[in-house]
Amino acid sequence: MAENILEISGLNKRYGKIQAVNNLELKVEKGTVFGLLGPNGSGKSTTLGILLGVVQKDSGIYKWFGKEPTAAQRRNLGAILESPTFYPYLSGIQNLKIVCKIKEVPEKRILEVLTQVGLGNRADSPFKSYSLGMKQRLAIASALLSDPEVLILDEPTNGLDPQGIAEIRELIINIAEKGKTIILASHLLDEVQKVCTHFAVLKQGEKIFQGTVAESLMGNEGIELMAQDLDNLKSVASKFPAFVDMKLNNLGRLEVQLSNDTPIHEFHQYLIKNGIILTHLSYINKSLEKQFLQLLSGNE
Ligand SMILES: Nc1ncnc2c1ncn2[C@@H]1O[C@H](COP(=O)(O)OP(=O)(O)OP(=O)(O)O)[C@@H](O)[C@H]1O
Repeated sequence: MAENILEISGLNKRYGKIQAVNNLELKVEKGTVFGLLGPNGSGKSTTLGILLGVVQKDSGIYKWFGKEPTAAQRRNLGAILESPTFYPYLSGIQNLKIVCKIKEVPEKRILEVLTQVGLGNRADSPFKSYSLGMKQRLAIASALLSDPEVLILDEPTNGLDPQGIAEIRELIINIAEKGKTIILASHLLDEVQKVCTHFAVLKQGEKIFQGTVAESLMGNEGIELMAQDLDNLKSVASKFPAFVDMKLNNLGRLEVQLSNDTPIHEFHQYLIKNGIILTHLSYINKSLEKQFLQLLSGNE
């Protein structure tokens, strides 16, 4: 059975009238990239703050590595909760030396972590000369200095340009491949879909869904077809017994919906039997976005 790196049970936090975290139950397995997904104000940062011991919970329990939280254990968690502050006139290396002193970790890992985040060749440049993406990568390097088992990131791509976003996402995947567990809060579905293996959806502090990204994307919402004789394809497809609906999409391809659980090969065989030669056939995959919006709207 997979080992749980984090278990949360009945966690609550209230700010005045706002229930920021509402009876939260969550388990995070070792080695996963776990996305905490939810719109602004859904309680992601508060939850991470509690888990890192910087926000006081009202009630409930959480266990890191199967044990009640302790300060020593938190050293095994590398976290970036807010935009990190580094000294602008000091280089990447010099800034990380300061972090090493604060965290009481040896300086020997500095070059290793800078290389890991792709800053090896900019290690001696002043922090102020870094792009936003490089600054965020330095923050990740800083969190990796103590070689923590878990990396916790709150909105890691906020404010970055598309290239910076792609670089950070690739870096997160690389770090996960090296065996670390990553917990990432994001309001971006796209981010969770591209980076995470597992995710939970929060709404007003409450968990309304938890599952794997792969399973959530499984299944299809129809098929996209193209044939040289499109009119004939339309006419034949509409007579298939399990046919439900069809429409032309913006690529000029025919999107066909069949009744649930219809094996696609049966439909394909039927088309061939009726003289249709397809030049294109693909599944229309479920998008996490559609499901996320459905989840959020269905839990008013
Ligand atoms: N220190 C605080 N004092 C009062 N209310 C707070 C405080 N921190 C958070 N809240 C409120 O708690 C709720 C959850 O906020 P939180 O920051 O955890 O959500 P979030 O999902 O991380 O959203 P965002 O991405 O906008 O930070 C919000 O309604 C927020 O206004």
